[in-house]
Amino acid sequence: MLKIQNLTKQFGSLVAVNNLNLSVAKGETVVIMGPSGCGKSTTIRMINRLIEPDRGSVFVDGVDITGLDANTLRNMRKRIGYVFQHFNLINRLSAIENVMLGLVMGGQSKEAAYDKALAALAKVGMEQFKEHKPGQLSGGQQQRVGIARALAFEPELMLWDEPTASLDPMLVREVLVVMEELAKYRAATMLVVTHEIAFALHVADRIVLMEEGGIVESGIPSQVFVNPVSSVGCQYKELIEYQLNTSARTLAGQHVA
Ligand SMILES: Nc1ncnc2c1ncn2[C@@H]1O[C@H](COP(=O)(O)OP(=O)(O)OP(=O)(O)O)[C@@H](O)[C@H]1O
Repeated sequence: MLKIQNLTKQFGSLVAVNNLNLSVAKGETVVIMGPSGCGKSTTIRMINRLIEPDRGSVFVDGVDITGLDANTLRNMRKRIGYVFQHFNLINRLSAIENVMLGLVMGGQSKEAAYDKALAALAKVGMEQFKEHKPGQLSGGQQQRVGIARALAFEPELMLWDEPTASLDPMLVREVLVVMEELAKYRAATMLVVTHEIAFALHVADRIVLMEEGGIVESGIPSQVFVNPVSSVGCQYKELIEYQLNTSARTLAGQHVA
């Protein structure tokens, strides 16, 4: 479904992404993790050319999107859903109007767009809030509208760029539950950048660890987090062990020094 070859991006003298290669099979959920600044967002943004790569190719279903003209790219982007960290909803529009907007701009009738938008809002449990403006919704609800906006196009590939990073911790779960459902039913091929370790452990088919613009490790969660081979993988393993130990000690009623 997705094949990235030798993808490279430099900002001035900083090489943000360096000769990156990655393949994602149809229906697979791949989670990209790594320390802040290692190039995760730059990678995911190059996949639909929100950032233009300096070098390399991005094949979506065999078509190299780096070579496409603006019109063909626009059509290809309809097959790629993108969920941002910041929801980017339009405040003066209702939830359903936000979801409909891209469909109508893409040439669909208002009636068809309304039906698709309503179905997409239902998938994320937000149909009863369809007339609410973003300002009347919690962050988690706004992000679910953002997910519905991507789902309305029935994308074959969904890119998630830290979708829970702007959310209050209490609201993260509701978004992760929606993502987990989508992954479970293999509704789309999913490439997810996130710092949510529990989600990665539980939902990812494969975890890709990045450091300094490159992939340092890739494998199923139990392999990467239990028997890591990279220093980044070892750091995640230690973090998971620390969290488990701290939780266990706290539950056992011991004071955590
Ligand atoms: N437009 C830009 N101009 C200059 N430098 C940039 C730009 N975008 C990203 N960078 C730099 O490129 C590197 C990779 O950034 P990127 O956002 O891809 O990292 P990340 O792994 O997603 O980090 P985080 O987890 O903190 O979001 C960082 O050093 C960042 O400062």
